[in-house]
Amino acid sequence: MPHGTLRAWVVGVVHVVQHPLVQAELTGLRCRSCPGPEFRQRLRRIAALMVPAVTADFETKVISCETPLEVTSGVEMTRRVILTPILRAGLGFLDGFFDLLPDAAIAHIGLARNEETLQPEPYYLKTPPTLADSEVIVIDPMLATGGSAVEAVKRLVELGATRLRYACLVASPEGIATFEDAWPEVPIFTAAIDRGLNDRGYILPGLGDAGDRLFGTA
Ligand SMILES: O=P(O)(O)OC[C@H]1O[C@H](OP(=O)(O)OP(=O)(O)O)[C@H](O)[C@@H]1O
Ligand SMILES: O=c1cc[nH]c(=O)[nH]1
Ligand SMILES: [Mg+2]
Repeated sequence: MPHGTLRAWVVGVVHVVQHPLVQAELTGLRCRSCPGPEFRQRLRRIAALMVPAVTADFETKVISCETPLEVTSGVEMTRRVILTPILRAGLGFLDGFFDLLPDAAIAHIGLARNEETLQPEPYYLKTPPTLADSEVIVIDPMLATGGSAVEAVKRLVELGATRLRYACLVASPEGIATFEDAWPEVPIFTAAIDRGLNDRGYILPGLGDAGDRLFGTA
């Protein structure tokens, strides 16, 4: 899948998945008239379309394979994958990743952004025991101030994760800068880099509150 690589203005690298199918789905999903069921389906399709870019450099090993006719060789993934949705909105990204990575284990991280301080408040954490040996992909549609993403990676690193990447749908320049400042070695994959944040920490033009649109809580 073709995707652009945009050098960020701080330290690391941000991969922007520019595939036309992703961009068209994203446009439909941004619209305020997009109803909940369609929003969820579009988000799921975008997530699946992003998987090849997010996993493009995963290590494989050569294995033997017996077809009905003869023995040949092929490959399998070297490491297990752990998908880590940041609750709640990260759940909207999970099924699309799961569709293409069905053997992945799941780590759940519950973080709710305080509407006044914009700081993430942790409320849940459950991870598989294999964090240290796995490819860990943190998923969340929205990278706004960056606080939630920074906190999620911090928790996972404290628990032993060493191979991490972060995938979102829409990122703000402020969120990218904050994340790269904290975790310069963790690559970011996104479908869009939007203009910036408003005074309530919402991404502009963005898509509104992803959790509320996914789960009908507005
Ligand atoms: O980059 P930040 O400024 O931290 O904001 C981004 C976070 O805000 C949203 O979640 P929210 O806290 O609203 O929780 P929800 O998914 O339950 O709605 C979103 O899904 C991110 O997790
Ligand atoms: O624009 C934003 C910012 C944070 N969380 C969202 O769901 N949307
Ligand atoms: Mg929300």
